[in-house]
Amino acid sequence: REKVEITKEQQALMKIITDAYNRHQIPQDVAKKLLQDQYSAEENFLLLTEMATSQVQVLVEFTKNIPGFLSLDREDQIALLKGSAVEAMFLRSAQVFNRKTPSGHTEVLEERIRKSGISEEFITPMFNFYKSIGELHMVQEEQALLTTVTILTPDRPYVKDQQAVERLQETILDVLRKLCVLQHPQEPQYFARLLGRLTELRTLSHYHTEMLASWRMNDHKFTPLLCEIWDVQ
Ligand SMILES: CCOC(=O)c1ccc(NC(=O)c2c3c(nn2-c2ccccc2)CCN(S(=O)(=O)c2cccs2)C3)cc1
Repeated sequence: REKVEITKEQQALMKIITDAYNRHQIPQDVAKKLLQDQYSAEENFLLLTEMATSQVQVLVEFTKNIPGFLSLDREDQIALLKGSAVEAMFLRSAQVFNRKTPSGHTEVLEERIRKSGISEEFITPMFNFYKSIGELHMVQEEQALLTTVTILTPDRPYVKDQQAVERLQETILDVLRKLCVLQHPQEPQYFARLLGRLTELRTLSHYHTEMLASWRMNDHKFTPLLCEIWDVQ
């Protein structure tokens, strides 16, 4: 079996990205609100809007810490952020959902999200995705690197210098591949399974676009930042 070794530079790269990823979590008060008292569908929706908005702000801060990201063409930086915002949020959501919250909280969280006015056809694939991510039992470095790989997807709409993005993504993929081999030695296919989730993530983001359209019909309001990043209203 080939000897897999993470180099010093790759170790440093992984630490920068993981620290940046862990620096931001859902503000505790917001997460607690999501777990407390009875809320109406309207209030649940507003909570999710608040959380999703803070997640976008966190995403922008996080990408600044991806080595090489700020050296990309500025318009390409925006294109990558807009193209990956929904996927990054659902990856982050899956991690929040699967975090070992005190027992019973996951069910309450699931209940709140189900009662936030999101149509059933979207709820099912969303929770299937959360559960499929949970089954992977990713370590935090894998979560941070997988989110980075998602952000550095070269074929997002309007990206001009795809090669430059590809070079950055390949650097991250190489570290992630080695980490998977080292963290899951009994599962040689683990890395492939991880990348397979990115395909599931793309499908989910297509559902999301449809979902936004259905909300607009029911006159649901989003924050200016969400409208900007999701190209709505
Ligand atoms: C500061 C760092 O922020 C985080 O870490 C963070 C993590 C997860 C989330 N997630 C969510 O906001 C969220 C959403 C959904 N579920 N869900 C969720 C929350 C917790 C656990 C599991 C899932 C469905 C609908 N969308 S939506 O964007 O389409 C939307 C619908 C209506 C208005 S906005 C949002 C936010 C921040």
